[in-house]
Amino acid sequence: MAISTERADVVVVGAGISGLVAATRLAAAGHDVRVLEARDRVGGRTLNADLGDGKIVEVGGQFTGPGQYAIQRVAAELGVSTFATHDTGASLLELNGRARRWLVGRPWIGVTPTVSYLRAQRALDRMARRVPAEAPWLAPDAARWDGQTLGSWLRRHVRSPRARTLLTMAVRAVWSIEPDDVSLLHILACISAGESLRRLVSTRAGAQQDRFVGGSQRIAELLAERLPEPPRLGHPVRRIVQDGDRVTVHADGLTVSTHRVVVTAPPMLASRIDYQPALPPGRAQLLARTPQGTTLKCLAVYAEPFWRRTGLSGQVASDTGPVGAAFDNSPPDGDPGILLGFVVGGHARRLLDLPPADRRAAVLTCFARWFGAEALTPQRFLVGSWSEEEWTRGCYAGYFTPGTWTSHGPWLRRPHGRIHWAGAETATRWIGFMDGAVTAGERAAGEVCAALRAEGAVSEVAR
Ligand SMILES: Cc1cc2nc3c(=O)[nH]c(=O)nc-3n(C[C@H](O)[C@H](O)[C@H](O)COP(=O)(O)OP(=O)(O)OC[C@H]3O[C@@H](n4cnc5c(N)ncnc54)[C@H](O)[C@@H]3O)c2cc1C
Repeated sequence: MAISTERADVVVVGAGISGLVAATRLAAAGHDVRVLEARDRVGGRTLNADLGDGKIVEVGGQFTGPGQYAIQRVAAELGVSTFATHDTGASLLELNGRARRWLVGRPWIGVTPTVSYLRAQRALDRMARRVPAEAPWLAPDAARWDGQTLGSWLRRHVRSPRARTLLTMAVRAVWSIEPDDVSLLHILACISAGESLRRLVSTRAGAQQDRFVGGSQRIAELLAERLPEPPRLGHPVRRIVQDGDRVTVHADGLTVSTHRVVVTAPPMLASRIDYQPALPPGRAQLLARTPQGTTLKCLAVYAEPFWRRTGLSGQVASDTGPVGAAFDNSPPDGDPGILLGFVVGGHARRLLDLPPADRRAAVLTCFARWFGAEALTPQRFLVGSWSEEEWTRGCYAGYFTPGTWTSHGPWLRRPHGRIHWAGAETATRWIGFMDGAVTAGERAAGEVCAALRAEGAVSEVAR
């Protein structure tokens, strides 16, 4: 492939929400910015699937809710409004293959288990209030909490097996991981950054309350349209070489010489770039110890939302699986009817071993168990299998294994020479969410502007 060479003030690696927010802020400050994106589209972990007739459905990140001021501010600036997630009717709670109607937010699983669940939720929220989300390693009990998994804490402190099951289901739904995968301190940092566990798991008054009209990828597309230089698509960055006062970014088919770089790829992918000089051991180990969750986001499209006829909301929480959480994901006018099933954590790892036809059958069997045989014959069936996406490799986000925050946390946002770090995983509010992607992009853009000002670097535009 022929390699062309360009010059720019700043290179942003990745055209997800974080990279595009960083780039628009840098461009607004007068800097000449190049965004290099591996995929042939913008949006990263946000993706709209076109259903025809002007209708779309979201295959990646989609929900927003109270307290997510940054993504809602950016969306409003771009003219993207929100609408309420369908939340009318009874929801289902399925335990051990038995589904019953329940009031979401009131975990009625018997008196003792309910009390036990609520006590554990309150205890986690109380502990989270002592964790500064911008520096979890400074929490008074950081070493103790980072030295155990959430799973070991649940076994020690939640006596009721049913309550533990419900908490495990919540962890799978919110982080797409199993409680034994993750540091307790990481979960507390995420709760602290997301206000409370109740807020994280809830639809009404919670993180799943609203969706973006036209889909969340629209936000990325509109940000990209605002850039003076459109993102360069299909240019994966392979190597970043710092040499004196310049940095050379080597992508497939394109090399850019620049002053500063912002890397927004999730940790697993940021670790695959070859950095010269090499990353300091602390930063390299941080990246190596940050795996990503496992989710298959499955969407079944029907002529109408038939489950509403029998008074069901379409929302389900299940320990039986493989779908662990379901939603009515129809457009605002309910046409077509769309069921969304999240296959997450261990269930997702097992489903990934099956061929596509078996995955589809397993998911539709869940829908039929809950909503009747009509669910077996959708007009369309779509799957976002994010662990199989070369340029994502798992979702919703990177998470920290035990010991990582306390050993390597301070490296998370510390620049490596002229390289700055953004992406939803580096956020201090709503870690791993679209909201976090925005604030991380803005923070990195601020760092770069300050550095360029301090150096008195002359814009390439001005030359
Ligand atoms: C199925 C799913 C459901 C989710 N649900 C929600 C939700 O309901 N609400 C919510 O707020 N969040 C949700 N999220 C998370 C949310 O989508 C992400 O936090 C957010 O979109 C991350 O944005 P980002 O810019 O930080 O990273 P990304 O979107 O991952 O962008 C990084 C970009 O870098 C590119 N890239 C990677 N490596 C290279 C390289 N070497 N060279 C060039 N480019 C590279 C990638 O292609 C990508 O475009 C969900 C995510 C998924 C996948």
